[in-house]
Amino acid sequence: MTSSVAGVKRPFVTMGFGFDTQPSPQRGDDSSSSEGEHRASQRLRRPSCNFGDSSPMPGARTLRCPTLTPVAASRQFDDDVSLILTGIRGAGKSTLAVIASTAMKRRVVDAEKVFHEMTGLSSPAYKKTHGPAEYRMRQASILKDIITRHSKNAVIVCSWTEKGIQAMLRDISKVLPVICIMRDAGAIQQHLKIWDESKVAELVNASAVVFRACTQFEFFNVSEDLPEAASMGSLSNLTEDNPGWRSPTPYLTLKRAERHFLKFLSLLLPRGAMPFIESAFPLACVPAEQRRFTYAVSLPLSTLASADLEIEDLTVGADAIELVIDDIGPGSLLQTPAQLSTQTASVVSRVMGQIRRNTVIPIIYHVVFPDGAWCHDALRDLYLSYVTHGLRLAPDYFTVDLRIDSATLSQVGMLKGGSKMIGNLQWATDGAPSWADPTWLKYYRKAQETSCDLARLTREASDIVDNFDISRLQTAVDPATGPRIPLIAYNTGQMGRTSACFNQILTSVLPDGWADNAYAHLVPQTTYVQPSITALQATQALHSSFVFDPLKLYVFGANVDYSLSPAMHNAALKACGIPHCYMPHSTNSITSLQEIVYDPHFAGASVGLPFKVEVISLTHSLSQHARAIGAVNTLIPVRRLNKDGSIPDDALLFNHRNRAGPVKALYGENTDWIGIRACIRRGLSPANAVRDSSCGLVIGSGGMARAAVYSMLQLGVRSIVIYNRTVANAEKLVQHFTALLARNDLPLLSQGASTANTRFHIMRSRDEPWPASFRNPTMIVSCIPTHSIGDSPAPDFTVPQPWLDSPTGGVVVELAYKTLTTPLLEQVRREAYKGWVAMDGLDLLPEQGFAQFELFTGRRAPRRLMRREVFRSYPDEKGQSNLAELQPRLREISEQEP
Ligand SMILES: O=C1C[C@@](O)(C(=O)O)C[C@@H](O)[C@@H]1O
Repeated sequence: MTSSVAGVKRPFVTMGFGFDTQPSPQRGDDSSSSEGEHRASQRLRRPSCNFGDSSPMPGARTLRCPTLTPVAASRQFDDDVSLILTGIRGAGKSTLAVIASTAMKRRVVDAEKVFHEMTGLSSPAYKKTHGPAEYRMRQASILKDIITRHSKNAVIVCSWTEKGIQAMLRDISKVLPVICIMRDAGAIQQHLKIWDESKVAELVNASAVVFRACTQFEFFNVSEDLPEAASMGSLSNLTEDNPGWRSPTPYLTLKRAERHFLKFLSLLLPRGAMPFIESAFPLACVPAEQRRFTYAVSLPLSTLASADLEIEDLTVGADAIELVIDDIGPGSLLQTPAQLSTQTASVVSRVMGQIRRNTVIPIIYHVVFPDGAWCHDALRDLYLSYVTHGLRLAPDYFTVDLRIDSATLSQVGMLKGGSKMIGNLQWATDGAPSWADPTWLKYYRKAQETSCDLARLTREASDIVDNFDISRLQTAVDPATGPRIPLIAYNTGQMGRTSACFNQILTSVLPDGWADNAYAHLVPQTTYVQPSITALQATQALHSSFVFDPLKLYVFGANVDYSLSPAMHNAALKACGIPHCYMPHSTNSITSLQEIVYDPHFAGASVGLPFKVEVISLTHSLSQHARAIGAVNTLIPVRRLNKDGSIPDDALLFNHRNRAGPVKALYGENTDWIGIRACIRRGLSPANAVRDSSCGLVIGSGGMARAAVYSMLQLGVRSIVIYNRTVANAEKLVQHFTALLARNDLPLLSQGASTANTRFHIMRSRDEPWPASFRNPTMIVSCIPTHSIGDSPAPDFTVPQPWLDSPTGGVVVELAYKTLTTPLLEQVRREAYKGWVAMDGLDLLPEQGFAQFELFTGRRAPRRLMRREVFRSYPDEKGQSNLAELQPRLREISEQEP
């Protein structure tokens, strides 16, 4: 089978540890297993290295390799490799296939449709007519043919459950990603219209067993709980007479599923294989282990599985979420056999799906293996089955216990694919050796040698001095041989809090507030070592111990007294425990800024109108994006230059945040385009997902219009129409981008745009008919003033009605927020019933501010909190808070940029 799959390179046989349906194979009992599989299974049965034997660790008996079921499965793929989606009916395979095919520009091949085309019958009808044997043969030959012909650039959907097909999928998973799509029983029940709940649960369970046995990945398709406003606002409720204040959310309900699934796929496929999902956020581009003082908020499975928690609110100040699988304990031995049950595996998959759907920060999958449990082979095997189940879910990071023998660790390492492996040793019992003891260095080396990407060593502090001893391990690790992997090391427990605060990489922290007793009921009393600090406390500790300094931030502009940026950024700073202060600074000339930007306490500034282009003269270096756009809205002080005098790259820039000192240079960035792109994406329904034929309209030709054109190019839009009252300025804007495209000089996050495939058109007047060779626009960004400036009155701008003729509607973004009732926004709201979505300056301000916050502080922006603050501080005409009216909007924002 494998060899019949054309054109797929780099097949590599790795090991999987079956836990579900497959009995442990005896040698030679599977006639179909390949030579590679056989050798691999032999390797797994070899006695382990005896590292554990000599170690004084708890449970230090030889942790020999368990009896593992080898399933050959590839985890390294080419960019264009086809995906196979399988799973029970109603799980959402077809919808997800369309989402993936649109985003990746691939074809969807539905096996059942092909069957129908080739035989003239549906598969059940064929079975009835020709009998089961003939039916099975036909299915198998059709699937084989599909895989042979579509091994590249396709999304293949196959729901067939015949044994032969399952065996075939298992084989195919050696070279192609085969993904099992799971869903909650309620959604399946609705789809299949079976009213007996226990029957559905049984069916879901049984199908999980079957599909897990033949796939190497698993995606839990979380059902959406629409907010009240959205669920009530069905499309039929929205009419011309009743357009609603906001646009119809039902158009957008698939948005989160879209981001969730594309994010999942991006973790399976090589970097860059998923066009337009690449993050533009500065911190997302630098892994947490390369930054200083990063935190992983620790959330136990037992809590998440039972409580309905707002994930986004729990992660304020965190760089990652650590899903702690706290299931294994002495009670696990009561189950016979001690193995991960299908139901528990499904709970893990569901919780992982819910986390990923609600956050964009990386996920660490951590299975706790309690110390005492090492005495039991069955529990150790259970531990491994939890780990390998986690790998099916493609976590960003996962931990493996370093007490496992090296051979098994290396085997797990072969399964890791794109997930980063953290070699973990948590010494939770009394009598842990001191940090100076060579044991720790040995375990660090073991992590290095077994292809771990990081090592995490923690021990319970028994004395306050333990906190200071860690430097000994750090010093010992530095000259260690082999590739230097990042080391996470600190003491746990109340007495270890100092070292937890000063650990630099991915310290496990409690969610904010959970350190108080009021939340004790949410924290399980299990064997898992609960973190003893929150991210807020850790950041405050860094400031109160003078590692960091309180600094000053600004928004500069001609008149920024009304700006909501100070309220938004100050709220975020406070929530993260950063004592900086963000202030408005209105001025008529940028020369007056010199003194401020060279103040040793300057931490950065947002730049408003009219200085976005002029301010470039103050900078020494620009980001690629700011250079391409030719405008800057963010200034960052640089305090340390490279030896050659150049500006350090992003990772180093972040590591030098939050400290006062002489400013040596200024770096300019543009985050307006990130905000505009986010608003377009948030408002664009999957029906309007960007295709080669999609068209965007930009109104205006200034710095913001350039950012708008740039964000459209980053989204893959190939046809862009410009409308500006002064045609000569529109021409200049088009010349600017045409020249960049010709020089191949656009820092596009995804490949593709060129002069050959990108077209611009300038509308010379509103009366001009829409150009015949351009589709009607589905995204419109208006970058002209909405209020009077000096003596010029606000242009009462609306678009000619035919420009809104797109049959699937679209999104209109208006950049300003001084008033939210502009003629254009009102016009678009009246068109809501046709699928038009209006985004205003209150949507844009936080979206461009998130990236700024990251640049200013080196910390992830608390996004929901910043959005809430913008709505909270927006005054209505009488200067009063408008929160009550704006609150529903906040609830509806569930989509986040990657
Ligand atoms: O254009 C704007 C608005 C802004 O200047 C403000 O007034 O808050 C802040 C800037 O970052 C942004 O680019």
